[in-house]
Amino acid sequence: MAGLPPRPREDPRPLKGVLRSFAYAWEGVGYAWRVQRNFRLQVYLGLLALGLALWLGVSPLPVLLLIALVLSLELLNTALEALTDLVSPVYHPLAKRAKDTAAAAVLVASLSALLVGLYLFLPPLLARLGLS
Ligand SMILES: Nc1ncnc2c1ncn2[C@@H]1O[C@H](COP(=O)(O)OP(=O)(O)OP(=O)(O)O)[C@@H](O)[C@H]1O
Repeated sequence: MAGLPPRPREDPRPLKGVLRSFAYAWEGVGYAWRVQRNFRLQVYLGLLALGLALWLGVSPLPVLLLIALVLSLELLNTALEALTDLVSPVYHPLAKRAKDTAAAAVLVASLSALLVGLYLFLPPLLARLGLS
């Protein structure tokens, strides 16, 4: 199709193809950062949670996994929003279902991350503040 950028998988030089794939994926991260306020907020909250884990001596591993889960779902939600806008620029009930359900995936992951965060951080935080 005319106008398509070079396809990484069709590059005869494997390393060049892989690097091009990474570059496209990074463009996707940049796009989400620019257009999605929620994505930026989730990155800031993730960094805050990591800092808190280090300060409280909690293992950063579950925190990193939860950050990856929430950010990955937000990226998929952003992709689905763009695709929905392409397919259905005007109101359609199925477009609404698609967008609302993709957003629900982020909500479920974010609430789970919040609950796990409370479970991990609350006891050492209260101890650190001398409240337990
Ligand atoms: N083409 C459409 N047809 C029907 N409903 C739509 C359409 N586009 C958006 N909506 C409705 O508006 C809501 C917000 O859509 P929008 O594209 O503005 O997402 P957003 O506010 O950027 O979402 P998020 O908070 O996940 O970034 C959707 O969840 C959906 O309910």
